[in-house]
Amino acid sequence: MTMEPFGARLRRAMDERGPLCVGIDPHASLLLEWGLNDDVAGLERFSRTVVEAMADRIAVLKPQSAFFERFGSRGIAVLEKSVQEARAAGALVVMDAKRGDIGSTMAAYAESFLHKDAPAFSDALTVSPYLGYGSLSPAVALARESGAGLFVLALTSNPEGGEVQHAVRADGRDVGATMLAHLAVENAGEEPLGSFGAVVGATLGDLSSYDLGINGPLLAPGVGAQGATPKDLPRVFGSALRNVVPSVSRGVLRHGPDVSALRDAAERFAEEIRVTLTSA
Ligand SMILES: O=C(O)c1cc(=O)[nH]c(=O)n1[C@@H]1O[C@H](COP(=O)(O)O)[C@@H](O)[C@H]1O
Repeated sequence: MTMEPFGARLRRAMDERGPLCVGIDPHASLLLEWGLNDDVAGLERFSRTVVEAMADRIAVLKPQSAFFERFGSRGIAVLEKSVQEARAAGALVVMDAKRGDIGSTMAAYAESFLHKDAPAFSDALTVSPYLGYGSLSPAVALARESGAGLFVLALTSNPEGGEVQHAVRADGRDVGATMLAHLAVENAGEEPLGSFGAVVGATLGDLSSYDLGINGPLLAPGVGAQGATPKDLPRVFGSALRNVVPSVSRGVLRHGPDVSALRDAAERFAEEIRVTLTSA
């Protein structure tokens, strides 16, 4: 049986749970702050605690693959288990692995995370389009087949991103805007929401010169540790606000390891987002 498309599942999760993504980023420094060792056992405890605290109430969890890969195959086993447990508890999982390669290799990356039988099968995957948007087409095809989604790096939250993403093409459009335009084509006609999202940093200030109306979700990292707040979202996203999934990692995780303190921290962000959305 094919799964309902990611965009529809995400819209429902955002309506029911509120639009918030919490990142699972087991930085070495956070493991130590939580009183854990910077080893596989510490990684496992950290990850399990975040899943236990969040997966039954937060719309999206986003494990950052790098922090698991750091520990080799045993770290990847922890990642797989975390993805499976988070999904079983009702969260949508966006695997933050930022994959991007020539098309035939991209197909293998896509199979690692978007094939329904993959151990780390995730509801969506972050991908880099900077080998050309067309290089992502195997991932787009497999995501469609599996009922999964993609988040394509369009306008990233980091200050260095502009060097590539603001570069102006011969047609006068910049590279970031070009990626958004590709996604709008991908999502055309999809209801209630397309499955092919863009990553657009919450840190970027006024983006009114961009057409963010891609009929797909906009994953907005940068809230919390990178300085953006929920109150910034209307100015950054304008009329696309309803499709924004603000994403926080350290801003929530630094409140651990206590499960209720983690939940309270996430709830404060969720509440601030709710207030911002209703007053926008
Ligand atoms: O794709 C991402 O999630 C991402 C894109 C981006 O433009 N900026 C960005 O910070 N991220 C990720 O979002 C998380 C941000 O973490 P915090 O700064 O701790 O909230 C990290 O896992 C980053 O890799």
